[in-house]
Order: sequence, then structure tokens, then C-alpha cells
Amino acid sequence: MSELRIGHGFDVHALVAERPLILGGVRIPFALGLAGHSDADVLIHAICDALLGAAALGDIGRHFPDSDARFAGVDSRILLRHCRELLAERGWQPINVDATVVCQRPRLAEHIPSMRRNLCDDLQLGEDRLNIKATTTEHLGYTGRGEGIATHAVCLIAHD
Ligand SMILES: Nc1ccn([C@@H]2O[C@H](COP(=O)(O)O)[C@@H](O)[C@H]2O)c(=O)n1
Ligand SMILES: C[C@@]1(CO)OP(=O)(O)OP(=O)(O)OC[C@H]1O
Repeated sequence: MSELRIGHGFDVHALVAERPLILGGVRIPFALGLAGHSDADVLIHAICDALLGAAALGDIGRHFPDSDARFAGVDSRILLRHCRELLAERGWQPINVDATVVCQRPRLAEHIPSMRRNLCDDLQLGEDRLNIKATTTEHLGYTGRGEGIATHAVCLIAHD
């Protein structure tokens, strides 16, 4: 049997004015967007960290430092594809990914199928292997007050 590893990722970005809201590579109509050095796609960042964590490759900030001008405003899908390549170079393939976006507003359910298609394309995964969920925190805490959006992600990877 091939070796299996699990990984976990967690990320938070603040909601601010005059930024687009991009989650899973989908631009979502909303008055506020996420602050960050990149496009601040908190869903993709958590998945990158889960993949890197599973392969013991550190975290997104190690591979794509926010002090590096090359990543200013970068499309996080490029970072996700790069993470997949980093794993593939070491013989690791993602098996499945599950993520939960913690977001009081806006409602995300109608955008999840497009996010899922984007991320499955980037990770070369069948759609039955990648799940995205959304939850509010019932108005509690920083996410509940609408100050930011958080994401938890887990993944399983296997060695060739
Ligand atoms: N930003 C969000 C948050 C939640 N949803 C969907 O609503 C359902 C109920 O969420 P609760 O936090 O009240 O449990 C949840 O299952 C999501 O499908 C959403 O679309 N967008
Ligand atoms: C992605 C990077 C790099 O542009 O910038 P941010 O958009 O600020 O995102 P963060 O989740 O803080 O993670 C790592 C960064 O190095």
C-alpha cells in the first residue's frame, strides 16, 4: 500500500473596503473584499497550507513570502498549482480535500460549485474528491461580526 499523509490548513483575512472578494478563484459580488498581499483568497491559502503540511513542506509564507513583490496581487490559483507541483516533484498526489469557509456574509452556497470546479482543475482532482462547505458563526466572534473570513482545510495525500 502506498504511504498516506494528512494535512491541515487554517487562514484568516480581514474584510475591508475597496478590495474584491475572491474565494476559490471566484469573484463574489459584495461590498467588501479580503485584505492581503496576494488576491487574499483565504480558501485557497488554507488548502495550500493543508497540502504543504501533509508533505512536511512548511507553509505558504515560506514558499511565497509576502515580502516578495512577485506575489503582490497574485492569483492564488497560481500558488495552488505550484503547491501541487511541489508535492508531485516529491512523488505526492492529493487524494481528497475538505474545506470549511467561516463567513457570516455574504452567502456562499451558490458560488461553491464554481469554486469546486476551479480547485479540482488546479489540483487535477475529480469533483468527488474535493468538498467545500460554508458556515456562519451565528454572529459570534470576528467572523460573526463580519470583520474577516476564515477557512479550515484538511487533505489526504498519497505517495506514488
Ligand atoms: N456564508 C455562508 C454561510 C453559510 N452558508 C450556508 O448556510 C447553511 C447554514 O449555515 P449555518 O452557519 O447557519 O449553519 C450552511 O450549511 C451553508 O450551506 C452559506 O451559503 N454562506
Ligand atoms: C499569499 C501571501 C503571498 O502573497 O500573501 P497574503 O495574501 O498576505 O496571504 P497569507 O495568507 O498571509 O499568506 C502568505 C503570503 O505569503
